[in-house]
Amino acid sequence: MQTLNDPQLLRNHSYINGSWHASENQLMVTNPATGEVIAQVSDAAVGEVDLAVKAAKQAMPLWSSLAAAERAKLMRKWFDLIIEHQEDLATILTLEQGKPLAEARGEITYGAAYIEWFAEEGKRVYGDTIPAPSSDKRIVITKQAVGVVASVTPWNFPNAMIARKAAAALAAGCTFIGRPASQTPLSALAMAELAERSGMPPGVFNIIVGDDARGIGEVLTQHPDIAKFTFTGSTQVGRQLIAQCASTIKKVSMELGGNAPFIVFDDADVDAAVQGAIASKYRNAGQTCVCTNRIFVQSGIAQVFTEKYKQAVAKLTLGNGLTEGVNIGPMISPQAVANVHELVTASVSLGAKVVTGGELLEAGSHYYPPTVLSDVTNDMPIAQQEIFGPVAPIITFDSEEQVITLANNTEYGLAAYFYSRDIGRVWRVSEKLEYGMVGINEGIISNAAAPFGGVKQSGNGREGSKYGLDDYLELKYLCMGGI
Ligand SMILES: NC(=O)C1=CN([C@@H]2O[C@H](COP(=O)(O)OP(=O)(O)OC[C@H]3O[C@@H](n4cnc5c(N)ncnc54)[C@H](OP(=O)(O)O)[C@@H]3O)[C@@H](O)[C@H]2O)C=CC1
Ligand SMILES: O=C(O)[C@H](O)CS(=O)(=O)O
Repeated sequence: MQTLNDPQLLRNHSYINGSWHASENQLMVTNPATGEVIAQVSDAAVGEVDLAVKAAKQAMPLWSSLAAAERAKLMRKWFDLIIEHQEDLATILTLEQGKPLAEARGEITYGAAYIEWFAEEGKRVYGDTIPAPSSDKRIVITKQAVGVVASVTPWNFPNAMIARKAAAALAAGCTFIGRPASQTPLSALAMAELAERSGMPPGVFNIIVGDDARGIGEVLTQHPDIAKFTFTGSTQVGRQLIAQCASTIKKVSMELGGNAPFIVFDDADVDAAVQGAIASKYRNAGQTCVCTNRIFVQSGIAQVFTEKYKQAVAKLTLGNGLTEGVNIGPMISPQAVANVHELVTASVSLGAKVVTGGELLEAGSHYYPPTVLSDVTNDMPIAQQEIFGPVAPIITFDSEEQVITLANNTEYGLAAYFYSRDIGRVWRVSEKLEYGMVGINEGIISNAAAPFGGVKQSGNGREGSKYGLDDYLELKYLCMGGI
């Protein structure tokens, strides 16, 4: 393991009720860049999940009754500790997930920004008074914490996805149980170590690590003492988890898959569009739900855009994320590489052309070269499926109406992007794109101040922004009579 300034951040047991909980079995955490085992972590059995639920339930009265300003002080301390230990947290993240260190540093800052944001938002949970229908009554609306929150998060942002959920939950007065992806538990456990150092009371923030995703998920989605379930991951798994939550009518929020169009109109600044598309496509080796998944270029500028884009891709460096200057790290697994390559070869067999990349490196490699395909059509597998890898399909189009129809022709509705300098077009296209988030002349749109989330099969609910607390609060209507 890379030398850490604070080796205490490397934890290897679940964090439950303010203590480190060893389990009988272990799971291995490997470095996707090298395949080496970097840690052995307690593998909690399904039966141990109940310990976390009990702890979170017991901590609810204390935590939810604290003044929001008191919760904010502890969250601010947690934020300060995360920023203080950013370099170690980024190193741990790159070692277990693979992204370049510069991106990992960015993820730590991004995740911490949600903690800072919601520490303040928690102090602005306003209620309402409503004029009563009769003079002998008064109507007051208050907002209270929903209760114990359970979360399941993916491997691609092992810090920020937990921070984005836990920050809103804690600020609202809820207690939190996080179950990170089994490939990347170390970042979550390091967050727990710093939560403990911040003075967070036992049971308020719990992290349960276990390889039995399905079994643990069944407890978290069906336990009567869990009021809310929040998930980030694939649409396929999200559907199943929503169904599992039905038995106890939990509040549910889902951040699921995407198929982002990136549209370049002929009135765009082509150089800006190239940079925006590079940033949006190859971030985290293309393994984010908001990565550009299809690049639509208007026919008049298709050749110049494709040439400029190819030149920009040629400047990207593939390698171990710990190596300074590397822009694209390994993918999470050889299977992920195989899945992406299958989409490429299937689309090439249907007429797509490889502009650059598109070849498998050595057998079993976690690496896939940044790839560009041209002559792609919207019905090809590479355009219809979420790539979740460093492949950019370029599709040409003629008219605005045509590209909006093509862009919307997907079950997903998370993020979309387009470049145009025509103000009328900006309004028309923004309103017609069926997506929860739209980048206009911008390829990177995620930040704590904005409501992150999708429509259609990309999920429901919003994370971040002033809207992000709503999912963790219940409205209470007080009707006072006999006035
Ligand atoms: N909208 C968004 O913000 C995001 C969406 N995604 C989407 O997720 C996909 C890729 O991420 P990936 O991690 O493979 O997605 P998965 O949906 O396979 O996994 C996400 C998380 O769910 C867990 N999980 C898997 N199956 C179950 C189950 N039956 N019950 C309970 N938990 C389960 C996984 O555990 P384990 O890994 O241990 O098996 C992991 O922690 C892509 O479609 C991507 O778009 C990813 C990140 C963000
Ligand atoms: O998991 C993801 O893909 C994230 O939601 C993308 S982002 O919020 O980091 O942009």
